[in-house]
Amino acid sequence: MTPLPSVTPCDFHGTPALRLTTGDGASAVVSLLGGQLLSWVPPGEKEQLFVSERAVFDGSKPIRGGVPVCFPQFADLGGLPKHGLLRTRRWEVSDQSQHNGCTLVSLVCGDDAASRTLWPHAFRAELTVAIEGERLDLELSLTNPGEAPFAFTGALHTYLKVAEVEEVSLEGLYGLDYLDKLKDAAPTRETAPSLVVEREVDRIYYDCARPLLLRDEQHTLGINTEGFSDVVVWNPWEGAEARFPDLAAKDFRRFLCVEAAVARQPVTVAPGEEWWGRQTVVVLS
Ligand SMILES: O=P(O)(O)OC[C@H]1O[C@@H](O)[C@H](O)[C@@H](O)[C@@H]1O
Repeated sequence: MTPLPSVTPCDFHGTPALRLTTGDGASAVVSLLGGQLLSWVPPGEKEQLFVSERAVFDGSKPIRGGVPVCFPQFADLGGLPKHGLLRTRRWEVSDQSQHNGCTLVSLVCGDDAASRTLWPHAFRAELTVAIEGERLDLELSLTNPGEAPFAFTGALHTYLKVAEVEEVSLEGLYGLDYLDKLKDAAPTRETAPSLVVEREVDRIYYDCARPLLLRDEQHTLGINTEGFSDVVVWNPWEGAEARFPDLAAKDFRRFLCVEAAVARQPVTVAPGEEWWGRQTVVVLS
């Protein structure tokens, strides 16, 4: 029987979430905690997102996996908590619809007294998750309803699930300048035709305007971004469980983070203005 497209409330490891389905059998789950996509299964495919079995879902720390939304600070590029303020915040549903084979839901999160004590700005963050056939779109809009400009860095911190991280390759980064966060050094140029993960990787690739291809033995994903200037590639490698207690020992093998990011150059949003960015992931084969 053909499933009906829908957006329905559900419970994901005890956290309130929404389950999206399309008529052709795609599904996704997005958590209200963090506005975080936690599952994406295209029609006839396996789960595409990694979520750690040790992930914590009670809001005491960010959920390890899926697509955390990092704003207004990427990683430790400033004095705010790592990756900003939104990962443990409760988001609200602002829109949902199903039409022409696409199911989407939008979630919003704004400033409050707690956020303003850390970061004295009014903001409205809206994440739209849309699934259609083999395609996932994540759109992030950041509006400044306040009276002073704000500057931000951030990311859609996408944990792509892989069968074995050492056997995947990421193509499309050749020739780009990148900052290797593991070295105290100036940016360098990528000279490898594809990135293969054989050790810890934590890199910010600058000005990445082209599609990337993530290939493993079973399938190929196309990854495209708009609005986000940079791409971050992260895998914590062996021993990660000592630094990240919400990862199990072998989990580093099961994911590669390919993040749509604003990291090199903060973006300024003037009062009344909006910034917008998108990450699209498509199963190509
Ligand atoms: O443990 P967190 O806060 O989710 O961050 C995970 C990683 O996120 C990546 O985006 C950063 O480049 C890494 O430096 C960081 O360690």
